[in-house]
Amino acid sequence: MKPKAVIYKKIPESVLSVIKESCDVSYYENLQDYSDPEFLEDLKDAQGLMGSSLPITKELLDHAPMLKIVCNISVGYNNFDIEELSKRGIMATNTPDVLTDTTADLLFGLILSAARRIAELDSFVKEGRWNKLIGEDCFGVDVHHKTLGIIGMGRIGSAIAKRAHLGFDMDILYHNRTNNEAAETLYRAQKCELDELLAKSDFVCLMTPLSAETKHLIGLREFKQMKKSAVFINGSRGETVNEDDMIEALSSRIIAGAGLDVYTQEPINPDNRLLKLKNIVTLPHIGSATSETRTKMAVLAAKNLVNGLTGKTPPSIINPIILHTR
Ligand SMILES: NC(=O)C1=CN([C@@H]2O[C@H](COP(=O)(O)OP(=O)(O)OC[C@H]3O[C@@H](n4cnc5c(N)ncnc54)[C@H](OP(=O)(O)O)[C@@H]3O)[C@@H](O)[C@H]2O)C=CC1
Ligand SMILES: O=CC(=O)O
Repeated sequence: MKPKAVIYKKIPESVLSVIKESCDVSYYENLQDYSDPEFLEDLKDAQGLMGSSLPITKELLDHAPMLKIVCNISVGYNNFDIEELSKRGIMATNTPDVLTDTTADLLFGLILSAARRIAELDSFVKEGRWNKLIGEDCFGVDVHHKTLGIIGMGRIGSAIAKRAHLGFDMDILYHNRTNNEAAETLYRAQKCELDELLAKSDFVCLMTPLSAETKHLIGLREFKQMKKSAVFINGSRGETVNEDDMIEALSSRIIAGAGLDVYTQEPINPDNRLLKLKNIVTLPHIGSATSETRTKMAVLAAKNLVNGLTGKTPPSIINPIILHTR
């Protein structure tokens, strides 16, 4: 008998077919309500679970006593209770690397858009407000030859540094807990304490995972340390920033602007005060959202799932200790 897998996110047909060769699949293309009784019933004999965003909590795991593996179709896995998964001997996997360049492209797009006011001035033209030669009211600030501070110089942070150094002649500062020697050699990135990075950077880009340590890493104290002209970019998770403090920093011009792909609540409430601010560029969490990359992520997640359910090692396991204890 094939193992049963529950998939709760839309994936390409071709990837679904590959999974079906090894597993019996219950497929929810667009699961909105995780307390859906049919979904919870399905979990009872599921051995594999694959999708994204769903908080994998102790309560959810109690509905899935047969589970062997949970596969996130994303690199960030702050939605997983890893300790609980490991305690129960359940493998957890994510999708690193395949989305790195795509996400870095988007983050660089946010930097450019915030600095050169691309989104705002697109509306200016489309709304018929361009009725004389442009003046200072349409000026932005340069990106090239400025200083970019990257908090979280990992895979994506390094790919942003590559674009900044090779394409835009920027100076790179970074803050990590450990050294990133490759970034230091390849992009002349200099490691520094968070306070120094904040004080010296023209653009501050946050790219750490969300963890107990990084929750509200950036708040009013940190915004006050940034230059008045600084542009803050968040591509990590909304909760790495204190959103109320960010609204205050932007509305009282403690910093000049921001480019955001992630928010404390997603989708963001349309009444959120952030959306009333003129000096921000907002995107709906689309870092990895290209057809090519989303397909690669689904392929990798499927490989994790099938390997995990057929006794092979999943290529991107987060809690490898499980492999030795099962
Ligand atoms: N907006 C979007 O659509 C996307 C968002 N993401 C987000 O980006 C995150 C990063 O992805 P990726 O680059 O692949 O991950 P990596 O693990 O490669 O990089 C994370 C970096 O953060 C650093 N870091 C971790 N904790 C801290 C801390 N407490 N203080 C300072 N630095 C820290 C790590 O270095 P060290 O361990 O030395 O501290 C590491 O360099 C994901 O977890 C996800 O949340 C990812 C993809 C798309
Ligand atoms: O936010 C996306 C991810 O892959 O993590």
